[in-house]
Amino acid sequence: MVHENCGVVGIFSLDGHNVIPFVIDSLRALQHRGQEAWGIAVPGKSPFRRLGLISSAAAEFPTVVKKYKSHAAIGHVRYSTLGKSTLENAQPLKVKDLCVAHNGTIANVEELSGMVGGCTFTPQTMSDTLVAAQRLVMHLADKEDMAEAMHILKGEMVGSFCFTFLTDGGSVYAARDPRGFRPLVLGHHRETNTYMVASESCALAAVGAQLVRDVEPGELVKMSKGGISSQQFANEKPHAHCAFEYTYFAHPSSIMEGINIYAARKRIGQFLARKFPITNADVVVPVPDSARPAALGYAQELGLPFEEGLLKDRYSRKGSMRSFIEPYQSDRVEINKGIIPIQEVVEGKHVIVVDDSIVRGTSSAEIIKTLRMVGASRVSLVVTYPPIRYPCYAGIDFPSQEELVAYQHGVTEDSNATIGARVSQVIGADHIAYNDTSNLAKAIGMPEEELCFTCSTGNYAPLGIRPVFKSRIQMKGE
Ligand SMILES: O=P(O)(O)OC[C@H]1O[C@H](OP(=O)(O)OP(=O)(O)O)[C@H](O)[C@@H]1O
Ligand SMILES: NC(=O)CC[C@H](N)C(=O)O
Ligand code: SF4
Ligand SMILES: [Mg+2]
Repeated sequence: MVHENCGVVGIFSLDGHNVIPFVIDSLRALQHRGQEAWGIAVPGKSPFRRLGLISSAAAEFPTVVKKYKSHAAIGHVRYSTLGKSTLENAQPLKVKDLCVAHNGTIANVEELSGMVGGCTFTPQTMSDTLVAAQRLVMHLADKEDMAEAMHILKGEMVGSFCFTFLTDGGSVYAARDPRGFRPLVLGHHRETNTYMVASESCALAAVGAQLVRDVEPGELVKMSKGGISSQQFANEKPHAHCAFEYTYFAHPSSIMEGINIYAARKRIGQFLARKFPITNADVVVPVPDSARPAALGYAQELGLPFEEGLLKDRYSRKGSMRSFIEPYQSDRVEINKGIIPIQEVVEGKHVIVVDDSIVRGTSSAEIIKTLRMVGASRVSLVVTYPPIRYPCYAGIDFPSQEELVAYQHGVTEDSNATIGARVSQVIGADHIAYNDTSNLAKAIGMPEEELCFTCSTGNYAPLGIRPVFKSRIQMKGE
């Protein structure tokens, strides 16, 4: 499906402990945010970077822990949005004496590259992160102050960012964009007096650190020998927290803006059951894995049986991975083909399938085919995210309209019911019930105006642009 979000961490131990084991464990806890590449940076060295899952490099961990021993480090798991999925584009990147890890997308990267002497961005040769890092280093050479440099840089960029930075001098910084599109939290590990920032609180929990708070939109946090300090480099309202994090991207155990993701997803299912009560069905089945809490909430609210009628194939090469964040369609299809139905649960039944999103439609088309093959008599699809009809330029990898199934079959219609009827023909469902933005915001527990819903509404005000949409090949070079 669409690719989205990387994961970042930044760690500093005030008591001088080697933080590399923490970096590895926290990145593993963020693996759901990026499966393509990962890396670690410590002061004074070239970053360590590898392609693939962190677990694939387990044999190297003991050497990495010794060789990169440091009380200050940053780390990254990558889900590519701009720039090919190559080792060269893996992060952290190093420009002069600054290492950078980035979650987000700099949508005006071509324009920004024009401000960096001798740099012409093409998705084949570099990532948006590299261009932003080069521009930041230019501002730092001029201003010598990170908050001032970030203030100028954010004014030049369109898009989203949660950055972690590491200087060769040994300071760790974290910066979150002023709208707060992507998540970022601050934590503390008492026993080792270690501060850390991470994309999600599940990364803190993985190393036994406590969640202190969210990093504020527009905030710059500095961790160094002198302790921890914070400055606002920008203030913008309203915030635009990505609603897609709450339905799909984030880990269920994480807490974002004070909201636990599992509880939010269950509530989303309950609210959907009140909006679309399909009471004549026999069973509610989640699309594994991210829709499971929502399906449970839906079933409980209506008193319908909840069953695991579809299982991800944990034992095949790619079976347990996320399909949407894979960079290539063939891998997305392979992962979804690996979803195994339990015939006894669905045969001869009217099945309500709950999923969190239909983006390209890869997943739902495969799953409905599978359910029909094992004898489901009727398939109603309940979707926790509203129809996605507009490209995301803020960190999720659907940069063109052409790849969005709801655009291809309904962009001129403004009613979710009409789009549902059209998309159900394409993916082979008997019925699709799509959520709407207001119901979703209420279930998440946040004011609608504080959430980003651009990919559903086409309102690009949070990014301050009126884009002219381009094709995927123009955007990504692929
Ligand atoms: O319409 P599509 O383009 O197929 O994208 C949407 C699907 O992809 C995601 O699942 P994914 O396989 O990434 O993993 P998960 O649910 O196991 O986290 C999401 O939960 C939907 O099922
Ligand atoms: N998903 C992300 O946040 C990606 C970060 C950056 N845009 C890259 O492609 O490497
Ligand atoms: S456009 Fe959609 S996917 Fe992108 S940040 Fe906004 S809500 Fe998230
Ligand atoms: Mg899924």
